[in-house]
Amino acid sequence: MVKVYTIASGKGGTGKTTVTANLGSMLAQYGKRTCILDADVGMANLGLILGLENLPVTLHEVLAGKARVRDAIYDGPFGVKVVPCGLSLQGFQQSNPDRLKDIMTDLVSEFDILLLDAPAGISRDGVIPLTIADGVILVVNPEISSIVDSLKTKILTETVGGHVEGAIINRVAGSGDEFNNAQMEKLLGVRVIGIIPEDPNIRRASASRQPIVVKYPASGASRAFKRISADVAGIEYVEEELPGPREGFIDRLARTLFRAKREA
Ligand SMILES: Nc1ncnc2c1ncn2[C@@H]1O[C@H](COP(=O)(O)OP(=O)(O)OP(=O)(O)O)[C@@H](O)[C@H]1O
Repeated sequence: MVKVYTIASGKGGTGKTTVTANLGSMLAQYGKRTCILDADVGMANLGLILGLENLPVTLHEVLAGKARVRDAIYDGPFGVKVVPCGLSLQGFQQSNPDRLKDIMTDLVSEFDILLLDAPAGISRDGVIPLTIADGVILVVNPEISSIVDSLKTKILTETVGGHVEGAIINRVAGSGDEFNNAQMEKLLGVRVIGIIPEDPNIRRASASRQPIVVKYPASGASRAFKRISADVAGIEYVEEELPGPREGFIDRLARTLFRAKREA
């Protein structure tokens, strides 16, 4: 049975696109037939961070009724399928967000999991993705304005008949180990699915048009994404052994000198 998740937030820039790209890639890596769709039709950038640009057919054409969704599906990392959105203002103006539900119906037989990257805010194109998902996943930053906006999005989701599955807390300072999950769950009134640390490798990976889980798999945020993806996929997560620090020139020289002294 397919599961449709909408990745949402109250205010913009909390990390929805980053979460969609990385969670989608890891779910595919864990063997789930996964498709990620850029439902942020006005400010699309899922395609941008995955190196999928200048495409002949995107969600814009599909929402305008000019193409079928099958023709807008492209290959992403680890076998995840991607339906990106175009960048033009004209494409946005011609899009009809009401068609999104029919598009999802066309995809349900082919996938185990569909992830929708929702726009920020409560405009019409923002509300539809909240209503058509089995579960909304809120991406929240650990700061008061983001928490308050997420609460508003939770209330809005429930008001329009949707269901909030849980929250991912993104951009937590340090390793995230010190973070108080229970307190955040109390504030938001939903389960905290996972915590992603602030990680400069996320920007570096985006600049090279790859998700961090592909470009820097041992980085702190990648390990968090793997844990969260296993949770969403319903499989047990086993922490991988990290390679030790590489031996530097000084270490090698010291070892050679000690050996030479011992043998002398
Ligand atoms: N854990 C993190 N550590 C460091 N930088 C991050 C992290 N998560 C996201 N970012 C950076 O924050 C910026 C916003 O992220 P992203 O585009 O995923 O947010 P968004 O919620 O999709 O934004 P919008 O609402 O504008 O669509 C990007 O530059 C991204 O690289």
